[in-house]
Amino acid sequence: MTVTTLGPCRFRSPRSGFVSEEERVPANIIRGPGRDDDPGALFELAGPREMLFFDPPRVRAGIITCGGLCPGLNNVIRSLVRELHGGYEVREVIGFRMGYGGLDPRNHHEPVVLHHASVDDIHQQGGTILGTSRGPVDVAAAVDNLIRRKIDMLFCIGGDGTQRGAFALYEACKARGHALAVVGVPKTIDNDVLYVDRTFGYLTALEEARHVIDAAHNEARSVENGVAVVKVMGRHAGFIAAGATIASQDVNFTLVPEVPFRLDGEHGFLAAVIERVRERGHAVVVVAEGAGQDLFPTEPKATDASGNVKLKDIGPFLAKAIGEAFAAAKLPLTLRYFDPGYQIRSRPANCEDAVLCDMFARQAVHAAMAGKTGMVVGQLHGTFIHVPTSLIASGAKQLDTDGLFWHSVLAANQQPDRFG
Ligand SMILES: Nc1ncnc2c1ncn2[C@@H]1O[C@H](COP(=O)(O)OP(=O)(O)OP(=O)(O)O)[C@@H](O)[C@H]1O
Ligand SMILES: O=P(O)(O)OC[C@H]1O[C@](O)(CO)[C@@H](O)[C@@H]1O
Ligand SMILES: [Mg+2]
Repeated sequence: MTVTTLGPCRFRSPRSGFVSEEERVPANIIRGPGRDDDPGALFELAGPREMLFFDPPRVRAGIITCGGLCPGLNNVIRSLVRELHGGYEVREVIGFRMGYGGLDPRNHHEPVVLHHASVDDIHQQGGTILGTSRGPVDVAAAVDNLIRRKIDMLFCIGGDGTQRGAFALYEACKARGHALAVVGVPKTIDNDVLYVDRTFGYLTALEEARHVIDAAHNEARSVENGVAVVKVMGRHAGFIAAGATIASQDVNFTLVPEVPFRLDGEHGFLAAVIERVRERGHAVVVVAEGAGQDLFPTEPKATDASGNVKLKDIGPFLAKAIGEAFAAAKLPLTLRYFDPGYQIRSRPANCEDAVLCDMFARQAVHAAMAGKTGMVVGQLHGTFIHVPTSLIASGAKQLDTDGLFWHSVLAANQQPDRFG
């Protein structure tokens, strides 16, 4: 599985510790009885190349952040700038402002020149110093701008939408005969990117979610019949809800998009909450924002500026349903509702995410210098790889409900496999 390269590599790299173009990382590594020996896709190994497509001192690089916030965005920006300037001594690094909208000069978001010193302490801040946005961009205008500014490589830090946008830019540049290396750094606290073991920001999100769950637990168990509902992010995947449940060990119910559930009936979710409160006096519920969407009436779905379906708000819906169920059962209830989504994703990266951000960013620079394009830096089995953007954008990762991780959730919260 080779990614596209802009052309022959004629320039010697100033870096060291080179990896070979022939080294590959298999998608499947488990062998044994009942296992297929097929290694699956073989990905290029990420890392510095001895020969480069670009002549470093002539390079102009661009960086952009798009989509929602995620802990570690500034760490990635910083390490990109430091690797480009410090590792390769490139000519110029430009930060495009306010997401893809900033590529179109008509939007008047003047780009900033990023120096070694100007990114000095940005990794200590949450958010993104470049700004971000959702919504379409005029690709032709964006490419005109990139060509006019003589940008050789563009680092696109963002989720699935950003990588699809990056691919559109790459294809448009190719059609215009402009050799642009478009390299993606996958971002999302949801951890739902294919061919990426763990996206940066995810562990910080777990840490923050766990603090909120601690508070929720304290609130619930300090009153009579206390029920705390905590809604966390996770549009299509329940990795944050599941991971925070395992980390906390104080959650009693974990609802995720991958496992549909029924509210009513003898084996429904509401009966289980009532039973738990009758027995133990309190309950903590963690719900991913994408869970239970089938419980809402189907109507024309609204979308955000980028075309993402706007989810129905499952948190207050559940809280209301719990309130009604307790009233019908004539049980007193003290309900506490927590929605810490933006509080979580705007935090600075924790230590493990900071390490991951640095690693992703530096591999992205090595790839771009070697002229790799239309690709995203991925990570499988702890090893950094090059993944064609088309593959990353072809789907999303979800919890394996037969896997160890989800089984640990069920072991920690003791909830049944299914409600209803
Ligand atoms: N198919 C596409 N072609 C071109 N641009 C796209 C495409 N899909 C999304 N984009 C653009 O990519 C940018 C980011 O997309 P989006 O808002 O969906 O966030 P994301 O990168 O998926 O991150 P998040 O995980 O926060 O949702 C937006 O400006 C959007 O218009
Ligand atoms: O930034 P917005 O538009 O509120 O979108 C929130 C979404 O962004 C994410 O944080 C992904 O970046 C999702 O978890 C969440 O559904
Ligand atoms: Mg997305």
